[in-house]
Amino acid sequence: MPSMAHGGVSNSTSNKLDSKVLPNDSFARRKKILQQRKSLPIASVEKRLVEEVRKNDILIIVGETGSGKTTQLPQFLFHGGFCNDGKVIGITQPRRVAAVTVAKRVAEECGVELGQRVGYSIRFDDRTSGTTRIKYMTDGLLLREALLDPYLSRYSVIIVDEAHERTVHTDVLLGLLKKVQNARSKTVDDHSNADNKKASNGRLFDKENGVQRNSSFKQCQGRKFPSLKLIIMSASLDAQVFSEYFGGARAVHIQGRQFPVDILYTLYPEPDYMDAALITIFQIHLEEGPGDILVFLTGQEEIESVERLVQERLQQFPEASRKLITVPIFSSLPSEQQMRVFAPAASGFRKVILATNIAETSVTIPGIKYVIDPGFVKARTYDPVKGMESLIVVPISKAQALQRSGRAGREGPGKCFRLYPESEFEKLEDSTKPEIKRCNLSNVILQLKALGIDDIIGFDFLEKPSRASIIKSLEQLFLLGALTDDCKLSDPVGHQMARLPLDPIYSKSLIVASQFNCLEEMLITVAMLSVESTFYAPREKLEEVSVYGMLNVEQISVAWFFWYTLAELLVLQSVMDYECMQFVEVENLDWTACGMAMKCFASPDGDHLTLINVFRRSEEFLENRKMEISKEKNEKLLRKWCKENFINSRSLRHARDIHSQIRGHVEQMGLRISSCGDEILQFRRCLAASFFLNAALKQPEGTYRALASGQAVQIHPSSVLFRAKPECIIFNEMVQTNHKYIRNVTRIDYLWLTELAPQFYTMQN
Ligand SMILES: Nc1ncnc2c1ncn2[C@@H]1O[C@H](COP(=O)(O)OP(=O)(O)OP(=O)(O)O)[C@@H](O)[C@H]1O
Repeated sequence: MPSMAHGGVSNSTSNKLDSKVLPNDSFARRKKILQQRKSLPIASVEKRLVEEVRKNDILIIVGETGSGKTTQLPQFLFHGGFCNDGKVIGITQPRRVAAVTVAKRVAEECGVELGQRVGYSIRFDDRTSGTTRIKYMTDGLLLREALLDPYLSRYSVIIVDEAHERTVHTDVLLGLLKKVQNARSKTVDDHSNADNKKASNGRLFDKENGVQRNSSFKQCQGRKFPSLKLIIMSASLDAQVFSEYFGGARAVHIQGRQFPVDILYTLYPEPDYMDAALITIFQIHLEEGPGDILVFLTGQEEIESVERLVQERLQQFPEASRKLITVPIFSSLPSEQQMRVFAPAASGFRKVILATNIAETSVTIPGIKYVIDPGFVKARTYDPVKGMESLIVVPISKAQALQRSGRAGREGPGKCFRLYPESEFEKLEDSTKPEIKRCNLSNVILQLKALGIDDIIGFDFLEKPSRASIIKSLEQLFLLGALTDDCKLSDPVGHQMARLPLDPIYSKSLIVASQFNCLEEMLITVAMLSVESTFYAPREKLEEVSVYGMLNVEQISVAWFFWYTLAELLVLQSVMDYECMQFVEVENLDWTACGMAMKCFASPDGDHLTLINVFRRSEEFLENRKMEISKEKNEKLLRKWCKENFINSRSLRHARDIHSQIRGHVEQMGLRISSCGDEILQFRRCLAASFFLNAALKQPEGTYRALASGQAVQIHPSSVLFRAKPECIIFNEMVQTNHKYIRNVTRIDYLWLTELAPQFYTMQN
């Protein structure tokens, strides 16, 4: 059995995925696909559906998971003539992975090359061409398209799929599409009036029927666009809410599902859902028939932890029972690695996919017969009074449970193991609370402003976010310089910020950095801050300690001593149990190695420079080898380097991807990219100028006060400044456990705040 790589799956996993099995055009496969399509519940109502779309400008479609909505409806509409005159059918998905994989499947079903008639477009990856007529994309991408083409003039139909997820992008998109649809029907009306009056020349509408590059709706009037068909779709939708929002729009239900899914519940609540998931994986592996397993967990850390535990437990089985491989999928995993879950396991192996809710909707993962659903998800929450956003683990909704179970039973009968009693299921909320009601709205508002929609409070949201939340976000944007005194997008800063696909505070930091001559450093910082867990935390060791019953959660987080040597740990005896310390002393030389390894990247100025050090050292490492070996070998060497240095190789790789993508954006925008070299002070001043909204001041008792919100916070033990406790700091993240911790911290001078952010600090503090 291979040894486990730090922070990742064992390298041998890829050998057990059969990369040779790719879609091919063989006659038998095409025939099989055709048969599959014919047997889908939606197939029998093709004509009726096309007719409904023809008759109704807005249609709500509710149909069981796997009934064929996402893959088939666009094809029906294509054949129904909705792409005549070169028009496009757009289908939005809340997630990138769904947009990509469904597009691939539909291209295969149509027997065309991906990117021709069928394509997809997601941030930083566009597989469409002039001939694309069925286009899958993320909802966020369509919003960005509307910036360039406010009438979405290329589209004859837009299908908003998985609308039940109520992501912030879906909700804003619905409001926008309503506006676009009205505006387009108005141009048609205008056109017919004009036709009556000016039948002799009709010139008013003859020209410029193409892409309109103006962000104001009013300025588009006088152009001619055919009406836009809008379809809202999901398996678990409260059709009533959507219908009312669209003025009594018609809703149709597609009956029936292709294969049954047995739902099993536990008898009692499970105290530790990760452990319960682990037990269930092995129960299925040992007792159930062939078929792959899909397990829903809440995040990267949990996934990597379960991955390691599965590998460890497998060692206890006889050779013949070890044919189980784990494959992770979460949003910060690079796309190619995400796609590995779709490759079949090698013959005789069972695949266990460990996924976040990224695999919850729309996707079909071939081979999945069993779903394990612990019933939790990591969700955003936002406190508009304090202006703080955080991620917390919460129970899923019934709609999510339904979607999860729907990932089985797509190619044959399936089973879903819910790791909670049926009585608990009954207590779940029917649907997920809309994200727009629990997130910071700065990004959304910036985009709406860029679309020329200035009255945010008056915007026709499906469900209005709270007034306090809108006002707080407007205030933040104003303080960041994105808005003028009269709340319009500022020029050039606001417009530049809206162009960058980042949170406004990060977009602004790049603009500020170009003025401070340290954009090189800020690009790395933003990329590294965009990924979870750069350092590999030996969590299973922490778990072992807690299993021995000697640590509570508080102590575990203290024990998360990236920066402690063994000697220092012993000093911690006052906060940690003595026996536990002995355990640590004997068992955890590794931890000390980990702490020491990480110390070589540590900057006394804080975490931002520490992250830059990690990134640059990895670059240097690769640079030294570039001349010698292939890219593939370089990647392998980099993984080894990461392992030795306790770096999470997946996270680093993702950060490198993001870095090159954002670099491309700022180059396009013409921002000056230069490095401040050894002028660290310059960079710290730039951090203060960028993140002044997240500054904190030390209090006499050693804790901190966040200046913007007034909250009492503490530096997280994983920070390099955990012990140094400088007087004044900026931070990038707040995590709530027993305490409010701040992470990614750098020391600054308090006086810089009044000098560099007078718009906030002279007013408030
Ligand atoms: N990549 C794929 N490989 C194999 N079969 C697939 C694939 N994609 C779709 N299918 C088949 O097509 C069926 C319909 O999928 P589709 O995504 O259109 O359903 P849906 O009604 O949109 O489901 P959901 O509401 O879960 O998104 C699946 O149940 C499966 O049998």
